[in-house]
Amino acid sequence: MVSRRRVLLLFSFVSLALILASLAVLRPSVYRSTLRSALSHNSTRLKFNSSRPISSSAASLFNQSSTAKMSAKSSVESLIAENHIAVFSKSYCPYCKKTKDLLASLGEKYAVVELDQIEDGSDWQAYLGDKTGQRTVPSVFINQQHIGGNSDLQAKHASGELKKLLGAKM
Ligand SMILES: N[C@@H](CCC(=O)N[C@@H](CS)C(=O)NCC(=O)O)C(=O)O
Repeated sequence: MVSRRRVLLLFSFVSLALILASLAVLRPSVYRSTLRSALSHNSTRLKFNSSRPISSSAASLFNQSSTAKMSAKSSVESLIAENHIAVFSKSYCPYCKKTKDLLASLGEKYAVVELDQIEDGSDWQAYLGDKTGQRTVPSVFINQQHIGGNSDLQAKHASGELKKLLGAKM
């Protein structure tokens, strides 16, 4: 009886000792690796470490902005696809006015979007910049071809090339 109790006691001690030993061995290594990664990715880890609300709201912000970009892309593309002439403009822009005046003086109908007057105009402009490499307005398309800005349009008018482009309705 006594010896069985001793064995049980010994077993408990050994188990306790094993648990304590594994805590002592494992914990520092967990801390060490956390510390290492915290040091190596300082700024990003700080964002993630400041927990879920930030990362989930960042994710939803990302989704919103990528949705806005997708819809800007499809709006820009359909305006270009559906119109012989498409002008992306800003209402206060003097170069845009020159472009619109020239097209009107040639008796041309054109589709125009004033990017400063629509809600997601900056997304449209960003998409146009990515698509064409031109980040300014006006941005002019004829027959789905990017012509450029006002100076490009005026140059094509002066050279006679614009008439050819306008004649070739697709
Ligand atoms: N050389 C260009 C000049 C165009 C330009 O400077 N546009 C200004 C507005 S008047 C612009 O886009 N600024 C930047 C912006 O509005 O984001 C052209 O002939 O089209």
